[in-house]
Amino acid sequence: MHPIYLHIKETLMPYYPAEEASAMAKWILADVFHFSAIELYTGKDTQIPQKDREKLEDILNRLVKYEPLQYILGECQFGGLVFRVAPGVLIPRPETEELVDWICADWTGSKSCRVLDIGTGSGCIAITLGKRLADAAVTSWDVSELALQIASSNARHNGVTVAFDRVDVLADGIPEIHVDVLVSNPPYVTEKEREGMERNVLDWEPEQALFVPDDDPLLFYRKIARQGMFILDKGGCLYFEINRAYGKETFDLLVRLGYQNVELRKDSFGNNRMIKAVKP
Ligand SMILES: C[S@@+](CC[C@H](N)C(=O)[O-])C[C@H]1O[C@@H](n2cnc3c(N)ncnc32)[C@H](O)[C@@H]1O
Repeated sequence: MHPIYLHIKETLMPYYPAEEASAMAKWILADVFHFSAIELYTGKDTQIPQKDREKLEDILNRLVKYEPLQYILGECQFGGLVFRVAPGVLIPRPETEELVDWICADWTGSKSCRVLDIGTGSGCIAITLGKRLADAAVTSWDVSELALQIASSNARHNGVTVAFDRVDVLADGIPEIHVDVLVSNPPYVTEKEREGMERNVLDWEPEQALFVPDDDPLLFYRKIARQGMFILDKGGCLYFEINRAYGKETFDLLVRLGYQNVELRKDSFGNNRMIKAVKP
Protein backbone atom coordinates (compact mmCIF):
# COMPACT_ATOMS: atom_id res chain seq x y z
CA MET A 1 0.00 0.00 0.00
CA HIS A 2 1.03 3.59 -0.56
CA PRO A 3 3.05 5.03 2.39
CA ILE A 4 0.66 7.98 2.69
CA TYR A 5 -2.25 5.55 3.06
CA LEU A 6 -0.34 3.84 5.88
CA HIS A 7 0.44 7.20 7.51
CA ILE A 8 -3.24 8.22 7.48
CA LYS A 9 -4.41 4.85 8.79
CA GLU A 10 -1.82 4.81 11.60
CA THR A 11 -2.72 8.37 12.64
CA LEU A 12 -6.42 7.51 12.84
CA MET A 13 -6.17 4.05 14.43
CA PRO A 14 -6.08 5.29 18.06
CA TYR A 15 -9.34 7.17 17.44
CA TYR A 16 -11.38 4.97 15.07
CA PRO A 17 -11.90 1.22 14.53
CA ALA A 18 -9.33 -0.19 12.05
CA GLU A 19 -11.89 -0.72 9.30
CA GLU A 20 -13.16 2.87 9.54
CA ALA A 21 -9.60 4.28 9.62
CA SER A 22 -8.79 2.29 6.49
CA ALA A 23 -11.98 3.41 4.71
CA MET A 24 -11.27 7.06 5.57
CA ALA A 25 -7.67 6.76 4.32
CA LYS A 26 -8.90 5.45 0.95
CA TRP A 27 -11.65 8.08 0.77
CA ILE A 28 -9.22 10.95 1.45
CA LEU A 29 -6.65 9.74 -1.07
CA ALA A 30 -9.23 9.12 -3.78
CA ASP A 31 -11.46 12.16 -3.27
CA VAL A 32 -9.06 14.84 -2.09
CA PHE A 33 -5.79 13.85 -3.71
CA HIS A 34 -7.24 12.01 -6.71
CA PHE A 35 -5.20 8.82 -6.26
CA SER A 36 -6.10 6.06 -8.68
CA ALA A 37 -6.65 2.52 -7.31
CA ILE A 38 -3.29 1.50 -8.82
CA GLU A 39 -1.43 4.35 -7.09
CA LEU A 40 -3.10 3.44 -3.82
CA TYR A 41 -2.41 -0.29 -3.95
CA THR A 42 1.00 -0.46 -5.64
CA GLY A 43 2.57 1.69 -2.96
CA LYS A 44 4.63 3.56 -5.53
CA ASP A 45 6.48 6.07 -3.43
CA THR A 46 5.26 9.20 -5.17
CA GLN A 47 5.65 12.38 -3.19
CA ILE A 48 2.74 14.73 -2.79
CA PRO A 49 3.38 18.48 -3.06
CA GLN A 50 4.02 20.45 0.13
CA LYS A 51 0.66 22.27 -0.06
CA ASP A 52 -1.13 18.90 -0.28
CA ARG A 53 0.85 17.63 2.70
CA GLU A 54 -0.34 20.65 4.70
CA LYS A 55 -3.91 20.01 3.56
CA LEU A 56 -3.62 16.37 4.61
CA GLU A 57 -2.27 17.28 8.06
CA ASP A 58 -5.15 19.75 8.51
CA ILE A 59 -7.67 17.00 7.63
CA LEU A 60 -6.02 14.58 10.05
CA ASN A 61 -5.95 17.16 12.85
CA ARG A 62 -9.69 17.64 12.41
CA LEU A 63 -10.43 13.92 12.18
CA VAL A 64 -8.69 13.18 15.47
CA LYS A 65 -11.08 15.69 17.05
CA TYR A 66 -13.86 13.45 15.69
CA GLU A 67 -15.10 15.98 13.14
CA PRO A 68 -16.96 13.95 10.47
CA LEU A 69 -15.05 13.66 7.20
CA GLN A 70 -18.15 14.86 5.33
CA TYR A 71 -18.05 18.20 7.25
CA ILE A 72 -14.30 18.51 6.60
CA LEU A 73 -14.74 17.90 2.88
CA GLY A 74 -17.94 19.99 2.90
CA GLU A 75 -19.91 17.47 0.88
CA CYS A 76 -21.21 13.93 0.64
CA GLN A 77 -22.95 11.65 -1.83
CA PHE A 78 -26.61 10.67 -1.59
CA GLY A 79 -28.67 8.87 -4.20
CA GLY A 80 -26.01 9.48 -6.83
CA LEU A 81 -26.02 13.26 -6.22
CA VAL A 82 -23.55 15.48 -4.37
CA PHE A 83 -24.82 17.42 -1.34
CA ARG A 84 -23.11 20.24 0.50
CA VAL A 85 -23.06 19.65 4.26
CA ALA A 86 -21.81 21.67 7.23
CA PRO A 87 -22.19 21.55 11.00
CA GLY A 88 -25.83 22.46 11.64
CA VAL A 89 -27.16 20.07 9.06
CA LEU A 90 -27.44 16.29 9.43
CA ILE A 91 -25.16 14.20 7.21
CA PRO A 92 -27.44 12.08 4.99
CA ARG A 93 -27.35 8.36 5.85
CA PRO A 94 -27.43 5.33 3.51
CA GLU A 95 -30.61 4.02 5.22
CA THR A 96 -32.42 7.15 4.04
CA GLU A 97 -31.48 6.31 0.44
CA GLU A 98 -33.51 3.13 0.89
CA LEU A 99 -36.56 5.16 1.91
CA VAL A 100 -36.16 7.31 -1.21
CA ASP A 101 -35.84 4.15 -3.34
CA TRP A 102 -39.14 2.88 -1.89
CA ILE A 103 -40.94 6.12 -2.79
CA CYS A 104 -39.47 6.11 -6.30
CA ALA A 105 -40.51 2.49 -6.85
CA ASP A 106 -44.08 3.43 -5.86
CA TRP A 107 -44.39 6.74 -7.73
CA THR A 108 -42.21 6.54 -10.84
CA GLY A 109 -44.48 6.81 -13.87
CA SER A 110 -47.35 8.50 -12.03
CA LYS A 111 -48.61 11.49 -14.02
CA SER A 112 -47.91 14.15 -11.46
CA CYS A 113 -46.86 13.83 -7.89
CA ARG A 114 -46.93 16.50 -5.21
CA VAL A 115 -44.41 15.81 -2.45
CA LEU A 116 -43.90 17.36 0.99
CA ASP A 117 -40.67 16.55 2.90
CA ILE A 118 -40.84 17.53 6.58
CA GLY A 119 -37.48 18.12 8.31
CA THR A 120 -35.52 18.44 5.09
CA GLY A 121 -32.02 19.00 6.56
CA SER A 122 -29.58 19.00 3.62
CA GLY A 123 -32.57 18.51 1.30
CA CYS A 124 -31.33 15.03 0.39
CA ILE A 125 -34.77 13.36 0.29
CA ALA A 126 -36.61 16.21 -1.42
CA ILE A 127 -33.95 16.93 -4.03
CA THR A 128 -33.36 13.28 -4.93
CA LEU A 129 -37.12 12.78 -5.34
CA GLY A 130 -37.33 15.94 -7.43
CA LYS A 131 -34.54 14.64 -9.64
CA ARG A 132 -35.90 11.13 -10.07
CA LEU A 133 -39.67 11.69 -10.27
CA ALA A 134 -40.44 13.50 -13.51
CA ASP A 135 -42.97 16.32 -13.01
CA ALA A 136 -42.91 16.06 -9.23
CA ALA A 137 -43.74 19.29 -7.39
CA VAL A 138 -41.67 19.22 -4.23
CA THR A 139 -42.06 21.31 -1.07
CA SER A 140 -39.72 21.07 1.91
CA TRP A 141 -40.05 22.29 5.45
CA ASP A 142 -37.54 22.64 8.25
CA VAL A 143 -37.44 24.63 11.46
CA SER A 144 -33.72 25.37 10.99
CA GLU A 145 -32.85 28.44 8.92
CA LEU A 146 -29.32 27.11 8.35
CA ALA A 147 -30.64 23.77 7.06
CA LEU A 148 -32.96 25.61 4.66
CA GLN A 149 -30.07 27.73 3.33
CA ILE A 150 -27.91 24.66 2.71
CA ALA A 151 -30.83 22.70 1.21
CA SER A 152 -31.62 25.60 -1.17
CA SER A 153 -28.03 25.72 -2.33
CA ASN A 154 -28.09 21.92 -2.82
CA ALA A 155 -31.26 22.21 -4.92
CA ARG A 156 -29.62 24.86 -7.12
CA HIS A 157 -26.42 22.85 -7.56
CA ASN A 158 -28.38 19.75 -8.51
CA GLY A 159 -30.68 21.63 -10.89
CA VAL A 160 -33.88 20.75 -9.00
CA THR A 161 -36.71 23.12 -8.11
CA VAL A 162 -37.96 22.77 -4.54
CA ALA A 163 -40.17 25.20 -2.60
CA PHE A 164 -38.54 25.66 0.82
CA ASP A 165 -40.34 27.06 3.81
CA ARG A 166 -39.42 27.58 7.44
CA VAL A 167 -42.07 25.67 9.39
CA ASP A 168 -42.05 24.32 12.94
CA VAL A 169 -44.06 21.16 12.54
CA LEU A 170 -44.62 20.90 16.30
CA ALA A 171 -46.28 24.32 16.46
CA ASP A 172 -49.96 25.01 15.85
CA GLY A 173 -51.08 26.49 12.55
CA ILE A 174 -48.85 24.94 9.89
CA PRO A 175 -49.36 26.17 6.29
CA GLU A 176 -52.21 24.62 4.30
CA ILE A 177 -50.96 22.23 1.62
CA HIS A 178 -52.27 19.15 -0.23
CA VAL A 179 -49.94 16.45 -1.51
CA ASP A 180 -49.78 12.85 -2.74
CA VAL A 181 -46.61 11.95 -0.88
CA LEU A 182 -45.72 13.07 2.63
CA VAL A 183 -42.23 11.98 3.68
CA SER A 184 -40.24 12.62 6.80
CA ASN A 185 -37.07 11.48 8.51
CA PRO A 186 -37.73 13.37 11.73
CA PRO A 187 -35.63 13.47 14.93
CA TYR A 188 -36.04 10.07 16.59
CA VAL A 189 -33.08 9.29 18.87
CA THR A 190 -34.09 9.12 22.53
CA GLU A 191 -31.92 10.76 25.18
CA LYS A 192 -31.19 7.36 26.70
CA GLU A 193 -29.73 6.21 23.36
CA ARG A 194 -27.00 8.89 23.59
CA GLU A 195 -24.76 6.51 25.49
CA GLY A 196 -24.26 4.14 22.58
CA MET A 197 -23.52 6.90 20.06
CA GLU A 198 -20.20 7.78 18.42
CA ARG A 199 -18.41 11.02 19.29
CA ASN A 200 -18.38 12.19 15.68
CA VAL A 201 -22.20 12.27 15.82
CA LEU A 202 -22.64 13.54 19.38
CA ASP A 203 -19.97 16.26 19.25
CA TRP A 204 -20.69 17.52 15.76
CA GLU A 205 -24.15 16.82 14.37
CA PRO A 206 -27.08 19.09 15.33
CA GLU A 207 -29.02 18.05 18.44
CA GLN A 208 -32.17 19.52 16.94
CA ALA A 209 -31.95 17.01 14.07
CA LEU A 210 -31.46 14.00 16.30
CA PHE A 211 -33.08 13.93 19.70
CA VAL A 212 -36.52 13.42 21.20
CA PRO A 213 -37.46 13.09 24.86
CA ASP A 214 -37.33 9.61 26.43
CA ASP A 215 -40.94 9.91 27.53
CA ASP A 216 -42.21 10.75 24.02
CA PRO A 217 -40.13 8.93 21.37
CA LEU A 218 -42.91 9.19 18.76
CA LEU A 219 -43.45 12.94 19.25
CA PHE A 220 -42.78 13.85 15.61
CA TYR A 221 -44.51 10.78 14.16
CA ARG A 222 -47.74 11.47 16.03
CA LYS A 223 -47.77 15.14 15.10
CA ILE A 224 -46.88 14.61 11.41
CA ALA A 225 -49.21 11.63 10.96
CA ARG A 226 -52.12 13.61 12.45
CA GLN A 227 -51.41 16.50 10.11
CA GLY A 228 -51.02 13.99 7.28
CA MET A 229 -54.72 13.20 7.53
CA PHE A 230 -55.41 16.79 6.30
CA ILE A 231 -52.36 17.22 4.06
CA LEU A 232 -52.64 13.96 2.08
CA ASP A 233 -55.29 13.51 -0.58
CA LYS A 234 -57.29 10.26 -0.55
CA GLY A 235 -54.95 7.43 -1.60
CA GLY A 236 -51.89 9.55 -0.83
CA CYS A 237 -49.01 7.94 1.03
CA LEU A 238 -47.09 8.74 4.18
CA TYR A 239 -43.48 7.51 4.39
CA PHE A 240 -41.32 7.72 7.52
CA GLU A 241 -37.79 6.73 8.40
CA ILE A 242 -38.10 5.34 11.92
CA ASN A 243 -36.14 4.44 15.03
CA ARG A 244 -35.53 0.69 14.72
CA ALA A 245 -36.44 0.24 18.39
CA TYR A 246 -39.98 1.57 17.83
CA GLY A 247 -41.19 -0.27 14.72
CA LYS A 248 -44.22 -1.85 16.37
CA GLU A 249 -45.16 1.33 18.25
CA THR A 250 -44.99 3.42 15.06
CA PHE A 251 -47.01 0.80 13.18
CA ASP A 252 -49.69 0.78 15.90
CA LEU A 253 -49.79 4.58 15.98
CA LEU A 254 -50.52 4.81 12.25
CA VAL A 255 -53.23 2.14 12.44
CA ARG A 256 -54.81 3.91 15.42
CA LEU A 257 -54.87 7.22 13.55
CA GLY A 258 -56.85 5.58 10.73
CA TYR A 259 -54.22 4.94 8.06
CA GLN A 260 -54.59 1.86 5.84
CA ASN A 261 -52.16 -0.70 4.38
CA VAL A 262 -49.51 0.14 6.94
CA GLU A 263 -46.24 -1.55 5.96
CA LEU A 264 -43.05 -1.76 8.00
CA ARG A 265 -39.78 -2.49 6.18
CA LYS A 266 -36.27 -3.39 7.23
CA ASP A 267 -33.17 -1.66 5.87
CA SER A 268 -30.27 -3.58 4.32
CA PHE A 269 -28.74 -3.98 7.80
CA GLY A 270 -31.86 -5.97 8.84
CA ASN A 271 -33.31 -3.26 11.13
CA ASN A 272 -36.90 -2.00 11.10
CA ARG A 273 -36.16 1.34 9.47
CA MET A 274 -39.06 2.64 7.37
CA ILE A 275 -42.82 2.60 7.25
CA LYS A 276 -45.47 3.46 4.70
CA ALA A 277 -49.18 4.10 5.24
CA VAL A 278 -52.04 5.07 2.95
CA LYS A 279 -54.54 7.84 3.68
CA PRO A 280 -58.03 6.32 3.24
C1 LIG B 1 -33.07 13.47 11.21
S1 LIG B 1 -32.91 15.06 10.46
C2 LIG B 1 -33.30 14.62 8.77
C3 LIG B 1 -32.65 15.50 7.76
C4 LIG B 1 -32.81 14.99 6.32
N1 LIG B 1 -34.21 14.91 5.94
C5 LIG B 1 -32.15 13.63 6.13
O1 LIG B 1 -32.88 12.64 5.99
O2 LIG B 1 -30.91 13.56 6.17
C6 LIG B 1 -34.35 15.88 11.06
C7 LIG B 1 -34.60 17.28 10.54
O3 LIG B 1 -35.79 17.78 11.16
C8 LIG B 1 -35.62 19.15 11.47
N2 LIG B 1 -36.53 19.51 12.58
C9 LIG B 1 -36.33 19.35 13.90
N3 LIG B 1 -37.37 19.83 14.60
C10 LIG B 1 -38.26 20.30 13.69
C11 LIG B 1 -39.51 20.95 13.79
N4 LIG B 1 -40.09 21.17 14.98
N5 LIG B 1 -40.15 21.33 12.65
C12 LIG B 1 -39.56 21.10 11.43
N6 LIG B 1 -38.36 20.50 11.28
C13 LIG B 1 -37.72 20.11 12.39
C14 LIG B 1 -34.15 19.28 11.83
O4 LIG B 1 -33.70 20.62 11.69
C15 LIG B 1 -33.51 18.30 10.84
O5 LIG B 1 -33.12 18.95 9.67
